[in-house]
Amino acid sequence: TGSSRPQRMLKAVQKNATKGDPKSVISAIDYYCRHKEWAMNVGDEKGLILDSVLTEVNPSTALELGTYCGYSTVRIARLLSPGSKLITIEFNPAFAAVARQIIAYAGLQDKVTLVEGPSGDLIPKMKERFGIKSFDFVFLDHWKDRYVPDTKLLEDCGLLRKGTVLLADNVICPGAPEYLKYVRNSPRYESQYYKSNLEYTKVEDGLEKSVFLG
Ligand SMILES: CCCNc1ncnc2c1ncn2[C@@H]1O[C@H](/C=C/CNC(=O)c2cc(-c3ccc(F)cc3)cc(O)c2O)[C@@H](O)[C@H]1O
Ligand SMILES: [Mg+2]
Repeated sequence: TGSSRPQRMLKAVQKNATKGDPKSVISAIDYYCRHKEWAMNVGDEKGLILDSVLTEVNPSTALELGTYCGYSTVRIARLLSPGSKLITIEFNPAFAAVARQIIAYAGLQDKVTLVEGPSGDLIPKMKERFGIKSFDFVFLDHWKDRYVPDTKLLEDCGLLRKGTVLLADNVICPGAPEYLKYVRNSPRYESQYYKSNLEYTKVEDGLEKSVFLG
């Protein structure tokens, strides 16, 4: 059988990026997905919004739901201060295997813990397994109908604190309507929409930033 899209993306990184240089890994993936083969990375346009929110929050502990090939994992980890940690959850072993290699190629493996399995099972284990008290930042980019249940699970597990920032991808395309209703109508969140475009296209999409008020 032939290669998969994630495997071809990894090849593009190994061919065009410089080992240990996260910026070149990000550019290699963006170039490949814009000019060769589209893939569902947050991308360069929404990536700039992710970067600016991250720089503002400067999280010590960050969580990503839905690693896929590790593009946003690299974008987040490259901006973390020394000693800060990113935990990223991915339940597809083939995607996780590619992501590990892309994260390592960027030289960010010491800042990232990739945990394989479904978020619903792993979120309740964050405290006991990784000594997490609470997360400062959460990036939601997994199955869109899982944004609400996993946000509620994070609340119930006491993993959000006053000021925790949730940033959700794709709230317009493919869309996460229940999630927007949830965070925008809840008195426990202060939400803000960042209008942008679907990765590598002119289609509208955006990120929703929601601050947990405790
Ligand atoms: C048990 C399921 C919920 N828990 C989960 N726990 C751990 N990992 C999970 C996961 N759900 C999904 N994943 C993983 O996240 C990733 C899934 C992401 C889903 N994303 C999208 O569907 C998506 C889709 C588009 C898209 C937009 C327009 C279009 F025409 C086609 C696609 C754009 C995006 O930016 C997207 O993020 C995969 O790697 C999957 O294996
Ligand atoms: Mg996405």
